Amino acid sequence: MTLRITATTLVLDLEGTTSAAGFILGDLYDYARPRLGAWLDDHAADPAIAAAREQVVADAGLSEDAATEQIVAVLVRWMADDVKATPLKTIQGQIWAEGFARGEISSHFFDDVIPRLRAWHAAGVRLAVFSSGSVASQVPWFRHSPDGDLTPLIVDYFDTVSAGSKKDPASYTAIRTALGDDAGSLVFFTDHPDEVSAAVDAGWQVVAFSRPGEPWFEADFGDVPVVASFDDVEVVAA
Ligand SMILES: CSCCC(=O)C(=O)COP(=O)(O)O
Ligand SMILES: [Mg+2]
Repeated sequence: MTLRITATTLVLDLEGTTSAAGFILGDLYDYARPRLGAWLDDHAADPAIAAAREQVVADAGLSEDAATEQIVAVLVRWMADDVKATPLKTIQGQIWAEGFARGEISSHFFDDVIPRLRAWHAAGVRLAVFSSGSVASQVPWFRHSPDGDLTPLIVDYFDTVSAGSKKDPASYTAIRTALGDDAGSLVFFTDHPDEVSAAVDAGWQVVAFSRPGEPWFEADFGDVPVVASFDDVEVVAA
């Protein structure tokens, strides 16, 4: 049975919802991993990279004069565990943005996603993104899709720097304020149970995605509707 949702704006999680975790943890992580050290050294004067480096040092309990190899070892460990640490996402995001611009990587979307995004956009539903991946990587992710440039479909992008943790209800309130919507007219699509809870606590509508093969398949999503595909949902513009 199709789930019918009325919303002004649909906010999208990426990994596990629009896109396969295996692709991100495979192709994208494989692209970033060997480039981490050189990126840190070559962009040491970039305030975002300097701040990310400091944060890694603090979070991992390294000494302030830690060598680049020590920082990289922490980042690689976090990547192996898919830790959604903001400094890791900042560094990865810059590396991926360059990879997308050079045509060396492109994005992945499940087959059911892009046709639905196009249809809902055409029907007047606003589309936005809230992902742990940095905005610097979200934009080229949508620009370099297998079905062409999807950025004209997206009104805004949010990450853990601009909005805050995806597990904190306050982040959803910050996004609601930025989008200028009522909480109840927003819907969040996500695969992560903690993100479901946080968005529900902020008063949002939520649809949980339980896709076979994804990390949170058949997790406990509480009382929200659970689907396996965008084809299971009809979003109607409020
Ligand atoms: C924009 S592509 C990279 C996405 C990424 O790094 C990530 O961690 C996605 O996690 P989420 O489930 O928050 O979309
Ligand atoms: Mg996700």
